[in-house]
Amino acid sequence: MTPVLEAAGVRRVYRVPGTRPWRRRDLTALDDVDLALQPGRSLALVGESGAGKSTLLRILLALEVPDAGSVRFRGAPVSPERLRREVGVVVQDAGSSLDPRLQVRASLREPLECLDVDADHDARVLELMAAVGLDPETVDRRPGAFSGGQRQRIALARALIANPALLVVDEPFSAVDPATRARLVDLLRVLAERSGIQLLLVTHDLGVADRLCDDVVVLAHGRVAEAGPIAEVFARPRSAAAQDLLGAVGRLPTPEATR
Ligand SMILES: Nc1ncnc2c1ncn2[C@@H]1O[C@H](COP(=O)(O)OP(=O)(O)OP(=O)(O)O)[C@@H](O)[C@H]1O
Repeated sequence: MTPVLEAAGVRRVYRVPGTRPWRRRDLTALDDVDLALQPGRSLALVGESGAGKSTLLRILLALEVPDAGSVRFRGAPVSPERLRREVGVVVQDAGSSLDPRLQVRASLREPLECLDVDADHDARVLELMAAVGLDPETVDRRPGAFSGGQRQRIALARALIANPALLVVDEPFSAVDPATRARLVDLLRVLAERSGIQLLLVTHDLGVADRLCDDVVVLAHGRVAEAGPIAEVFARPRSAAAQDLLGAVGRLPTPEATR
């Protein structure tokens, strides 16, 4: 089966300042990275800070061009235009990046208008407010009138509103407290299951990855250290990188522990 999203041999090198301004050096952020998001499966991209997760994500989303290798979406070269309709994105701390001047209704309508989605836009906005557990009566408030967790819900609703096939979530909910995070993770899982949407999740949080994804790619120093079904990798990590990550969290939090 053709993967939904596939990276092959991706390499990215940045030119960075050295110890002296004139001593610039090359920093290999990604080297020969392969990744495949298979149809019907959700994928977590994990790795310690600096492993290359955000760089890979930017390349997967066609926001940055690799120095070598390729990215394909449903078998064809990736481009922002191709992704716009089919991919929803929740960036890190998305709740804070909502336009503070826009009422939630306008914020949620925006993707529908930009993509010219053929639907009753106001009805869809209210449907998504309810789906993410927000009171539809609050739709004419501005982001400042919501809590951090509620703003994350608005950001999630915005990413889902045009009914994407794939939801890309970068460090979701890192800015909210553990109890709110656990509720948002549950919400994301329910929404993904209900709508059949696939997730590509970038996270440090292995507990979140474990609860939301089927497969995992462990990045370390810009390379794939290990990849496979998440249950297998977490039960029997073969690479030092996966062992270190799992060791760092001790044991994965159980759903009860995070509630
Ligand atoms: N625009 C850039 N210019 C120079 N170096 C960069 C740039 N973007 C990333 N890097 C470097 O590439 C490496 C990988 O960074 P990246 O942000 O992809 O890691 P990450 O796994 O997402 O880390 P984190 O979890 O802390 O966000 C790091 O060494 C980083 O300093």
